[in-house]
Amino acid sequence: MGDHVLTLNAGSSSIKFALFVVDGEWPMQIAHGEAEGLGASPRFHAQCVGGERRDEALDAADHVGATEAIVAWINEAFPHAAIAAVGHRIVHGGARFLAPALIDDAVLAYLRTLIPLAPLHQPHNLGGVEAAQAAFPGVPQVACFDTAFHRGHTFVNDAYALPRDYYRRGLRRFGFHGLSYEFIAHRLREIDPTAACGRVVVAHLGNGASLCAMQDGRSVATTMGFSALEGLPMGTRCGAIDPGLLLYLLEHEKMSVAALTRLLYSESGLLGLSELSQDMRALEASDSPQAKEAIAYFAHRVKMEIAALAATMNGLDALVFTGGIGEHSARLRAATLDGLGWLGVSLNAEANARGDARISDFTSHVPVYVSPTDEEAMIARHAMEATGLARVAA
Ligand SMILES: Nc1ncnc2c1ncn2[C@@H]1O[C@H](COP(=O)(O)OP(=O)(O)O)[C@@H](O)[C@H]1O
Ligand SMILES: CC(=O)OP(=O)(O)O
Ligand SMILES: [Mg+2]
Repeated sequence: MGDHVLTLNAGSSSIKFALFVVDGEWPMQIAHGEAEGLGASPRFHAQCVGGERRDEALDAADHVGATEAIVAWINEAFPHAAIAAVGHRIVHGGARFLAPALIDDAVLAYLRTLIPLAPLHQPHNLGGVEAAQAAFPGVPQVACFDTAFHRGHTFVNDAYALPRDYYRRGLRRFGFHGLSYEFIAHRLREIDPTAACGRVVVAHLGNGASLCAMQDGRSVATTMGFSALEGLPMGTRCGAIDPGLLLYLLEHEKMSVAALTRLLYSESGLLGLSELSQDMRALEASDSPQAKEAIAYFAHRVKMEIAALAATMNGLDALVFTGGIGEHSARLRAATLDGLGWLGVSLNAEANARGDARISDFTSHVPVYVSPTDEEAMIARHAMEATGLARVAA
């Protein structure tokens, strides 16, 4: 039996991967990389722990070609690695999956029915599964869901105020970024065990962005809903919007469903507001008033939702920033927390500018942390557990 676990995390234009050796409770990462810019100018990056970074143009037209390139690199860099399981980030598990699952034809068929609910992610996630099945015949493939961590919410946090039958049919809030939140829940137990048992808001601010309210390490509410469009504005997604506006566009401007989908998923958010870029680094480097306004808008919405989630839990014991923006943008963190003193949050400007692990000052009732997330480690751990590798290692 092999003792390596490969993880694949496929996004709309990229596939992140990591290779782990089974080693006790948490797997040990020995390499990671990414095929990015798929569909435009594909590039391939990969690095073994402590080794040289490979960075080159990638001759692959799509996600399948990119997965083949990833497998070829692994075979070249680790000719003796025996892959015992492949773990996949699958963004939508629907109402059926409360936990990671071994993938078979029936599971795959169900997950395909969820493609319309996550069109930017789900087709690529499932494409990654098919490519990995072809590359590693007979090796167990494990689906690890973004939605699973949020199952078990109360009715008021799960339902839309539609006739109840819609809820019964599964038209409800699901929430996403669960693998990231689950990792942060584990991490917080090490950073601040007292807060980890309390009421915590975690801000996963990346290209996709959401917040999670956690009590005793479990999700009790989140800003994303039925699809990964709800809640905060994102790189190219609009976030919460008046459904009346959508009806107006469909009915009076005769916008097609395809054009509306493109508008909401790909042309809005930071990109739409700034008329410049979806990338926070580009916005921060720009003097354009629209770029500044897009940043201010994003911070404003994050701040509003932090307060809303704190209200859901009747208070707040800690706040954690993660994701590319949450981890790296001191400016965004400061703008978000500005004025939240009434909630017991007080920022230490120097610690924030340095990007310290704790950025609140000592008078702050609510500690504020910055932590990298690691969806890949969470996927690998789930893959180990689902295939019995974790018990072998223990
Ligand atoms: N140093 C930085 N300062 C500001 N923003 C950053 C920095 N590094 C990364 N980001 C932003 O993080 C976002 C990507 O986050 P990430 O979590 O990597 O995205 P994804 O959802 O694709 O995994 C981009 O908007 C990027 O500009
Ligand atoms: C669900 C989601 O938005 O994921 P990502 O942040 O990877 O786009
Ligand atoms: Mg992400």
